[in-house]
Amino acid sequence: MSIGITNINEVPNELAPRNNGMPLDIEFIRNLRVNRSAVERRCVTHGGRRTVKKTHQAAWLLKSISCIDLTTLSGDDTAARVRRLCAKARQPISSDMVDRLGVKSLNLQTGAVCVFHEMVETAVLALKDTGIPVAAVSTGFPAGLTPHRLKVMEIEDSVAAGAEEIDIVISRRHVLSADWGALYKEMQDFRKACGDAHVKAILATGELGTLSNVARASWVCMMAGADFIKTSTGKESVNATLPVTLVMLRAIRDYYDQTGIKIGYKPAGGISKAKDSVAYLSLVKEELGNSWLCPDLFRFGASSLLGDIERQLEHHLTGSYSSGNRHALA
Ligand SMILES: O=C[C@H](O)COP(=O)(O)O
Repeated sequence: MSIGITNINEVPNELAPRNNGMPLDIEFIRNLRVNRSAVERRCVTHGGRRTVKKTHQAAWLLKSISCIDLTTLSGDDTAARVRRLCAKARQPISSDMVDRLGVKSLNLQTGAVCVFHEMVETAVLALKDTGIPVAAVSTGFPAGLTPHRLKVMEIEDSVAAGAEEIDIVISRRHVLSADWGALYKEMQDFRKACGDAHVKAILATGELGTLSNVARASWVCMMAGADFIKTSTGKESVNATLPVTLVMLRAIRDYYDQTGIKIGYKPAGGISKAKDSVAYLSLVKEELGNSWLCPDLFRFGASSLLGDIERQLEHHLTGSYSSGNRHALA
């Protein structure tokens, strides 16, 4: 059976220019406002309206897999666990399932593997010759309360160890005290320390108080050169949500309208159901269009999403669900 997808690994944006940022416009940032009830109304019906079935559902789920930053960020991480995760990133679903879906030619892989600095070298070695980048969380992840000088050094160390993507956490206090200049400078320093590595700015939206602050922090980070904006560390009490996603996607859309530069988006934290991944992808499609639905511009930060996607694909093929532990990760 073929489910008729040919563009999972297509990279239409690979020649697109990188975001070099722009001068900080503090008046513009101060004047940004988000109407929370309008955002919530737009999101509340989104999942229900966008139910996809059968081969279309399988196609969206394969797209989801190709956009996962397969993540382990635990205090008890070991090299063995990271190597298992990397093996999963190289071959996210069984070869039998690949054959039955008729998608061998896609060379399905996850978007990246995301780990703490101490695990970067292990992951880089395990992913050698696959083209799968290693992302390192950095800058005192998750709270971001280590000294700035050490944050910059941490980025430089992870880049030297082979990380091609750096997921930095912003200082939430700069947002909560409306110190936009400090946030802009911090982000500029992080971007500079990354060099050629792409930088994802984690806003920790669950700690920013308001959706207006989410919009303001998104804009300041983009103005300072972020390649991606990311919702959460996965360690806040509230992580990725659809309303926060809508606000961040609209900031990305407006930044693109002003600059012609496409910023990537990464919802992260608590996304563990295949159905939820489709809701996020379809919101991106509606707000930004198909060109954003590729690993260059969209990622899920997720540690357990892949297992549920495998279960749903198995259901698609066999009509029955396997138990969750058959698709355990790490
Ligand atoms: O950036 C990725 C997140 O830490 C993953 O969160 P999760 O474990 O809730 O999927």
